[in-house]
Amino acid sequence: MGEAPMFYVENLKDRVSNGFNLRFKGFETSIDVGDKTFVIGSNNNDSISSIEVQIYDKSRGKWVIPTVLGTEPKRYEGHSAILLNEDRIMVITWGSTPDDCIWFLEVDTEYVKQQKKALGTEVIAWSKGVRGDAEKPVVISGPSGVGKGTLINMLMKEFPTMFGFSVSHTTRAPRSIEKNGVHYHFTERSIMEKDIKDGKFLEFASVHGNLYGTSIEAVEAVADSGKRCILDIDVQGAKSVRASSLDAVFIFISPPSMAKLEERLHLRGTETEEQIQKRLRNAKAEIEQGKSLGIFDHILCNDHLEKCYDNLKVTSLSNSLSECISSFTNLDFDLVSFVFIIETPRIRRNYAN
Ligand SMILES: Nc1nc2c(ncn2[C@@H]2O[C@H](COP(=O)(O)OP(=O)(O)O)[C@@H](O)[C@H]2O)c(=O)[nH]1
Ligand SMILES: Nc1ncnc2c1ncn2[C@@H]1O[C@H](COP(=O)(O)OP(=O)(O)O)[C@@H](O)[C@H]1O
Repeated sequence: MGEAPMFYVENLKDRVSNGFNLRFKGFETSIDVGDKTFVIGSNNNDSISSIEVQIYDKSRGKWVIPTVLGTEPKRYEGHSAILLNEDRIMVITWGSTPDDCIWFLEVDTEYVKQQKKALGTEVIAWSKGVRGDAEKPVVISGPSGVGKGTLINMLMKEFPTMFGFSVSHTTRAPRSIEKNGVHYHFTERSIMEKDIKDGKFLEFASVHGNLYGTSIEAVEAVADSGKRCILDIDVQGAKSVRASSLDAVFIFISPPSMAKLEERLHLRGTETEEQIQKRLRNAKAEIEQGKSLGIFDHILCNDHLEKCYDNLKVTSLSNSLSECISSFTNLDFDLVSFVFIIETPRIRRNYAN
């Protein structure tokens, strides 16, 4: 099994003549990205310590302490680090469990660039790597009443250890059978708007007069459990996710006819007549967009439920781990030990747009 090379910071210390004292007392590595050097180290004297990052800006000859986003590795005894794709550093921590030893430090990704702009500081973002066969998230969209929830429930029931549902936030009122934290996180509009402003949401949209959104935490909770994330989001949300760096499978569920859709909404009986009519009006635009925008990898007609479910299984289970692994093939060290590691899926809305 190969191990990632260790980079020592001693040379950097020698190079620095402005008298800045590196705060690290334990392990240190340094990695150059453009005109910046990222020094990753432990920040106290304990044998098991937490991680800290300082940046040396070579063009300005200055040290910077960045704003840290995401969950950082907590307790570890040392680490190795290697640059991937010129925009993120893979950190392998020592003395951690196999499930907790791979971390990604984003230093120059689109997300980090946006956050730098928004916050006006240097920014780094941590995310945890996932071991195992977690694969691409599955985004499922379609008009209200088409059967998305029914199909997702079937998938989760048949494959409980494989799929995990991304629990969205919404400002709409709960239906009688819906549980807070299970079907949705039901929330106040003002709170959700503030959380969106604070960058806690990967995507959000106004649907049928209410606000809906996927929080970063919801997706990372599924990824951290080693499961494949299923997102039930509208076409606008799917468009945002498609424009992000998240590599997902996009599936649109269409009804056999508008009459059947209306019948299903009436039979479900969870909305008033007025709400049903609003959903049907919106459905027309959604179906048109779903079929024409080129967002979706698969469009499945939910006429006969079992048949549609079989098609859903084929489309959502077919993408293989090898596609995910291919992104690591540009590494110049022994890949064998990393073939079952993929990055925590993060999806982020491009706030600049
Ligand atoms: N963009 C976005 N849409 C969501 C999210 N959660 C749910 N939706 C969509 O909001 C719409 C309304 O959902 P809901 O109120 O549960 O009604 P239903 O579709 O009739 O079951 C559906 O199209 C969902 O796919 C989310 O987090 N983001
Ligand atoms: N293929 C189907 N044939 C008939 N009824 C269906 C089919 N798929 C789903 N339904 C029913 O249609 C209603 C709406 O389904 P639901 O899963 O709540 O839709 P969505 O989540 O897309 O709003 C439910 O009462 C469900 O039992």
